[in-house]
Amino acid sequence: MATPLVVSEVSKSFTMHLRSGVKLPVVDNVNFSVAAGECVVLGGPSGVGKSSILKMLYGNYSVNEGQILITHGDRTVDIASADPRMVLALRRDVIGYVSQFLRTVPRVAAVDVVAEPLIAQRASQDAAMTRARELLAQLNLPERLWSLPPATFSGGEQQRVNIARGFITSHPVLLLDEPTASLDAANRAVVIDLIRAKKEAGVALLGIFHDAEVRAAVADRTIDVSEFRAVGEAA
Ligand SMILES: Nc1ncnc2c1ncn2[C@@H]1O[C@H](COP(=O)(O)OP(=O)(O)OP(=O)(O)O)[C@@H](O)[C@H]1O
Repeated sequence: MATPLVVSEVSKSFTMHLRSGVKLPVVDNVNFSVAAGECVVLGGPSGVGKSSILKMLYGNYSVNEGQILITHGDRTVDIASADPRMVLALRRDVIGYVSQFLRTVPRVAAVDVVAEPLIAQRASQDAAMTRARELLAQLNLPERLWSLPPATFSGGEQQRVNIARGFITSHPVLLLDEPTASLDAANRAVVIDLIRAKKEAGVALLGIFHDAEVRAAVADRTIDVSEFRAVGEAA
């Protein structure tokens, strides 16, 4: 079976266009891969580039050099050079992402926010809604909130909607950017169970977890992103 995610010789710097084009090098020569059923954690000090790596992998940030190879059915696609339509197809079918904060859409009920990625994969409305309710119940979101838009929910409630939305599909690659940051101990334990179930299902997981307990419970391996620290002068 092909490795679901291979990152090869990736470099990234930000160009500050409003600061006379000053370049801020972030990471250089990033190399790693994530196997099916493995949970790899990105570690290292604040500002070293952990979130930037996840954002490049999801196609949110451009890549200056290198390749990010994703297995898509019987093909391998380089998301670093893929066109926007391919990036959207990869997000629908292959690569999921739980961001730190939920991006709320006005007037859309929490249960619909959660069901949406499954419906985008052409699951039936009924099956998607049933699975969305199961996940919201597992994550202890009070049932009275399910039909309300999450914009006014607490930070932890919004994050649980976000997690349910990220975990509802069977994406072969799942990126997690501090999914437990706003959760209490009981809900952190639920997320650990959800991550373990994904590993058993053969999903390749890559995450950032500041909570040492969660990290210890799910990580097969930690990559210290300081290894890829870019050295360079601001130009
Ligand atoms: N969109 C952006 N434009 C300019 N600089 C950015 C941008 N995103 C990130 N950076 C810079 O890149 C560096 C790495 O940031 P990043 O958020 O990837 O670090 P991190 O390791 O995830 O940090 P933390 O653990 O604090 O979340 C930082 O110096 C940050 O200021």
